[in-house]
Amino acid sequence: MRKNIMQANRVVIKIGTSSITYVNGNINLKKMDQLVRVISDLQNSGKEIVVVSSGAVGAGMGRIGIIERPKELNMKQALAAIGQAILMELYQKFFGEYNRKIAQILLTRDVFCSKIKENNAFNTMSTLLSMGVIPIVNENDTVSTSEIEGDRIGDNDTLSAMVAGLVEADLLLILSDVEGLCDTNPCKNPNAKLISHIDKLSEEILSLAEDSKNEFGTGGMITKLNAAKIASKKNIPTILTCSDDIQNIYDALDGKEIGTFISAKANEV
Ligand SMILES: Nc1ncnc2c1ncn2[C@@H]1O[C@H](COP(=O)(O)OP(=O)(O)O)[C@@H](O)[C@H]1O
Ligand SMILES: N[C@@H](CCC(=O)OP(=O)(O)O)C(=O)O
Repeated sequence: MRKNIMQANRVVIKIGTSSITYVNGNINLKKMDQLVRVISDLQNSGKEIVVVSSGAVGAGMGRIGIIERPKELNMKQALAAIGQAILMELYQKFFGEYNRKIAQILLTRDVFCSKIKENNAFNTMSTLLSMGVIPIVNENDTVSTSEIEGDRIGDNDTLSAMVAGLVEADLLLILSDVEGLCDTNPCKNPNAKLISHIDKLSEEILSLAEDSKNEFGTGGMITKLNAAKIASKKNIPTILTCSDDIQNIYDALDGKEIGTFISAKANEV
């Protein structure tokens, strides 16, 4: 199953808040630098990469010196506006070291409900990719409405799956702070076992994921499985893996048994 992964040419890589910020909200520069180096190297190898990066709220918190994630929506939106500029500044700097060109794309869910907007987004992304530019996508948190429910800004897992569908990606790679889907939350249970392969996103599998959020990320594991479901509807496989060891990204793209592989048919069987 995984051997086809080596042929994946267009890859959407989603980077969660937990991957690029420390628990105090400050940007993890070492991690970001490593990720950018790997992405630049993958581009050198001929792959087309689209990055979906979270971290705007976390970076905004770090800049303002707020330790606890605020509950108020307007505050989170304001922090995202502050943090998004910081994220892009850092991506420019790190990608610039490898002579890469990047672009910022901010999307909302309604883009995917309008043929005209979707077409515009597709044309922009396609043109950027054809010019060798790496699009860096985040949600436009300032104007997001549909995915803002209760006190939370929408999750980028879902957005990354929609982007994968939009750009007709061959693979969705979701990086997080855990190895992949485990039989129980590994952050709470040290004996949790990794599930390395999912053929079907059954109720049983979905029930393993907790939707609890940590201080900076949102959504938890359930939104990653839902993202895989959306991707599989477009015939795109998903791999969940941990960003702590940067080698995981190479291994995942080499079709090695790393993380959780979710088949492109996981929604059908
Ligand atoms: N069954 C499970 N297997 C793995 N992780 C799980 C599971 N259930 C819940 N989680 C949680 O999902 C979290 C990852 O989601 P999240 O915090 O949103 O990450 P990110 O910021 O990378 O998107 C893990 O830190 C873990 O606490
Ligand atoms: N747009 C928000 C995304 C929040 C989000 O989805 O975070 P995560 O669960 O870490 O991917 C931000 O950049 O902070």
